[in-house]
Amino acid sequence: MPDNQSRPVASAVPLPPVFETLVVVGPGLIGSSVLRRAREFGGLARRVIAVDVSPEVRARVSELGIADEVMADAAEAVAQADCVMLCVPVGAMGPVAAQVLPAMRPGAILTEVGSTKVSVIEAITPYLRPDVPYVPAHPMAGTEFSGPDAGFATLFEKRWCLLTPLDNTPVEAVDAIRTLWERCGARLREMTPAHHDRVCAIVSHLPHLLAFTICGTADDLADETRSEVLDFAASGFRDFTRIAASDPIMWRDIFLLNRDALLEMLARFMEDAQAMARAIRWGDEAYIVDRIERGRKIRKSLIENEQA
Ligand SMILES: NC(=O)c1ccc[n+]([C@@H]2O[C@H](COP(=O)([O-])OP(=O)(O)OC[C@H]3O[C@@H](n4cnc5c(N)ncnc54)[C@H](O)[C@@H]3O)[C@@H](O)[C@H]2O)c1
Ligand SMILES: O=C(O)C(=O)C[C@]1(C(=O)O)C=C[C@@H](O)C=C1
Repeated sequence: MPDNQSRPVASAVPLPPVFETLVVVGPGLIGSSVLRRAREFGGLARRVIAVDVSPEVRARVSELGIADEVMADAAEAVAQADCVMLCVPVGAMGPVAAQVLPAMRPGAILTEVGSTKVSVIEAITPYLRPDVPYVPAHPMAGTEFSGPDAGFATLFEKRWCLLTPLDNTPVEAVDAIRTLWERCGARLREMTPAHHDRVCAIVSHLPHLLAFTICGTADDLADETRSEVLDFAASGFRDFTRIAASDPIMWRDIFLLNRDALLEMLARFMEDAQAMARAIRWGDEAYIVDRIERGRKIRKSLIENEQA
């Protein structure tokens, strides 16, 4: 169980909700966590509607009782909303925006939680309307699990949520989305979409790439060694396997849609890995110790910032 998956404590004084009706399109890990937060803590929206293409997901969300209404037709649902949050895989953001934007009320806010920003903004932009403010956001919180059962109301507590508003995004719309995430317990930071993509390439996308790759390398080993990997993996390898268990569609989309930043960080990483290989080959103790100490320092800072 993640550290921040504790029993929720509802706020003592009920806050007036930020929105009247919030529609969450894609109530998986992230979307269902927002719905649960709205239900268990209040202050987000008076009414929450979940929309999903999958009949199984819709049935499960209904069983869980985390939305006031569960619908299949996104256009019908969003016509009732003053905020629509897209929580679908990044590759689906453009097609879903094309479906929902024409049906949205004038003045309602469109937001999304995609893990990449430049490509998602590019995919949504052709469908934008001048009377519907769009606030791109990215909660830097998650787990290796997906689907509506994986969500929990405290997922975003003390985690960063990055906002990447466009030059013409009205400040009131940014403030409303900021308040929504603050009420989910998140810390907020604004940055440009391109900066976001470079930061996330190094802190999130490259680590996943390395985890998938190391598991693949272990799996390619001779049968005998592979079984030993499974037997003795209660070691450094185990920590890679957690994130390597993440959803293939989500990560395929992220890798392809943050291609440039990810390839840049991977090239830098490979240079640094080569330098480490060289230091090991030539017995350069100082280099090896310096690199390990830098790793320890980063871990210590994460613990101090309550992000470990
Ligand atoms: N998982 C994480 O750690 C994490 C963290 C931050 C942001 N994100 C981003 O949040 C988004 C959702 O990720 P998740 O982990 O919650 O995924 P998830 O797989 O748990 O949920 C996605 C949901 O979207 C639905 N869906 C897919 N296409 C759809 C469509 N066209 N119309 C309606 N519903 C559709 C799926 O049926 C599923 O229920 C992604 O963009 C991801 O990059 C994920
Ligand atoms: O903690 C995890 O398992 C995650 O994969 C969460 C994580 C991350 O890499 O930190 C994954 C993707 C997101 O866009 C944000 C958060």
